[in-house]
Amino acid sequence: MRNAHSQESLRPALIAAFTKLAPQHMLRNPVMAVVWAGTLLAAAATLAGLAAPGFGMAVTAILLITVLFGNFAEAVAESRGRGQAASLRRARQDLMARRIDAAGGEARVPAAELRPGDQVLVEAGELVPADGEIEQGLASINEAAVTGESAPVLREAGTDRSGVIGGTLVLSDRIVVRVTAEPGHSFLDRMIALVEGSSRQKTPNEIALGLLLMVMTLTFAIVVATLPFIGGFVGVEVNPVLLVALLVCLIPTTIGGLLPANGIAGMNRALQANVLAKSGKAVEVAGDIDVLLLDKTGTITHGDRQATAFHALPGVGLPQLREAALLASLADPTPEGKSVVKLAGLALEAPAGAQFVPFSAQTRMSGVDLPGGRVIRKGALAAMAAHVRALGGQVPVALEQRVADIARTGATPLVVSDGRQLLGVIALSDVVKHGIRERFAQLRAMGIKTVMITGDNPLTAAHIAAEAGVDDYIAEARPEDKLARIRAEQAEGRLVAMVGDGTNDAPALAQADIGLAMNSGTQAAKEAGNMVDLDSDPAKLLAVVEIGKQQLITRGALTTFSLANDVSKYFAILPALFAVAIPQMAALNVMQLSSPSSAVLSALVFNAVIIPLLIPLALRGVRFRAAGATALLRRNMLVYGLGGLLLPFIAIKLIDLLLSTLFHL
Ligand SMILES: Nc1ncnc2c1ncn2[C@@H]1O[C@H](COP(=O)(O)OP(=O)(O)OP(=O)(O)O)[C@@H](O)[C@H]1O
Ligand SMILES: [K+]
Ligand SMILES: [Mg+2]
Repeated sequence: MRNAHSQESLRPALIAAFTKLAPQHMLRNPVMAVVWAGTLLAAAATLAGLAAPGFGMAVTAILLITVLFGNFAEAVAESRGRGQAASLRRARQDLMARRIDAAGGEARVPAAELRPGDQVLVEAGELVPADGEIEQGLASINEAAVTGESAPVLREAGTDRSGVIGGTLVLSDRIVVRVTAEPGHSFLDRMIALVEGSSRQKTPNEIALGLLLMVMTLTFAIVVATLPFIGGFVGVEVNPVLLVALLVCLIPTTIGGLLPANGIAGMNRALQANVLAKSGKAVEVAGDIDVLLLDKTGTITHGDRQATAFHALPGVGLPQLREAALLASLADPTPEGKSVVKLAGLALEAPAGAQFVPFSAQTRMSGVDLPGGRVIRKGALAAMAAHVRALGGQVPVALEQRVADIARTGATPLVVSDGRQLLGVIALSDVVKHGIRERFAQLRAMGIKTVMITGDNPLTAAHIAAEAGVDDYIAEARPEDKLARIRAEQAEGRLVAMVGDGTNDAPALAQADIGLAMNSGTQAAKEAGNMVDLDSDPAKLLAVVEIGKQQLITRGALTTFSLANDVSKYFAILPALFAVAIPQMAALNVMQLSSPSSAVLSALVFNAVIIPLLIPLALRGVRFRAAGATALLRRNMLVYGLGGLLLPFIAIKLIDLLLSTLFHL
């Protein structure tokens, strides 16, 4: 999307600004609804001759423009999303699929007819017809159509990188994909609906602020409504058009007009970072994250663990270890298993009747049962020790030492057994991702604690944790341990993010406040999380946190600014209200505006034009630096609070000068 994203023309947004004047739309935004009602009231009062015609018409026009500006801001934000949605959609139009039928034959069907569970064949040069998971084979795939990134990625059956997206191009080889999404309900379809706003829900933070703005608006409405009575006591008749003008200046129209645009922009910014968020709430929660949990393999490291050496125990021949390791790996589809086969370098077929035992994160072992009762296993030391002891074997001290030596280098030791005899260790090497240390340092600067949680042994974990620079680590963790750790952090009131790609990460991804699944990951992981990173980059969480923080900070800045400049407008307009009847009010006329009508009109003009002027800020967000929340808050209060107080004085004075010279007000 980064590349496909184009600058939309503003015409549709201008038209939408008018269609959004419909009452059912306006009522969703109480602040602007009051301005809209004020417009009609001012028009009626002018027609009824309650105000000077020229002045009344001018006020009415400026109020209408204020409402239109608010609508325009929202429409611009929506049109940006629509542009992105359109480029996503283009990627998945009119695809044909090669569906495999029960008899093993193949039929060409439109992709729209595919159902979950269908198997499709995709070969080099063809587009993947639907979201799914590779069942057989491996392929390099160009995902540029959805991610904007044209470097090919490798996807493979039986790994944590088996997920494929509809609309992406297979560059090499041939894969069988099991379709996982109903037509029109793929993750991207849901995302398109979200960015188009059709299913956008306000975030809790947005709802709370909206409520506050409504209460303020109501309070000011009551205050302004009582003014005629107070005026009555002192013998001043207050013009209804002036009252409407005063009310509109007092209520928080700037933030009221920009809040919807700001809300939509948050989701769109996430999408621009190639992150599909299932809700705007998820994006904002990301801004408050305290703890980040990451798995090790494939997240902190490249995840392509390769067997690099066999270490036979004293009294065991190297060929014996190599043969057992190979037999235990012949049917192991994981990168680890395949690399063992490669390293063994033996031409050996699996004997007839062999029963393969696949690897699971629960057992931390894999292997084979051969006819005649021969049981060969490979796996983590703790699991293998328990396995061998259960068969009546023993765990030699030399093994533990060898395992520790390998682990201390950051490699993963896989222990191999044949029956109840332990033969030796395979060393699996993995590489920590480049630049990940700097990313963790940045997260720390934002006050986020990083915890690596891995199924690997404590020594390997400690080494990788130190190399990657995480704050804490948990080793020998099973999926339920990941879940338990998240629950424990949450019970202490912390907001937890989790990054993962495997099916065994799914429960944790679902439990975490932010579950960021890798797009390359399994469908289960992607379904469980509330965000998917199209680039499959675990460090992307950093960008997500930034977007979330920026979203909250921008909203705060706009609110501060809006409230501050309402105070200033009040001082511009109040003297005008009473100037004629109570000459002493002139003392309040600090701004020395040329006339009461010019003062009112200048304040209203400023009140209106500030909305479109701030649209870029509402959409792009205030500049963000990695710093503690308090420092940022203090800085923003100063810039947007003080700025919000001072700017109107200068701007209104200038507008007043302009109006008085042009129209001799
Ligand atoms: N194919 C395999 N066959 C046998 N044992 C394996 C295999 N793959 C991994 N193991 C062992 O199981 C342990 C746990 O693996 P698992 O994939 O759950 O965790 P991990 O990949 O090390 O950590 P992470 O949770 O960070 O991905 C590994 O540390 C290794 O000792
Ligand atoms: K206002
Ligand atoms: Mg793993």
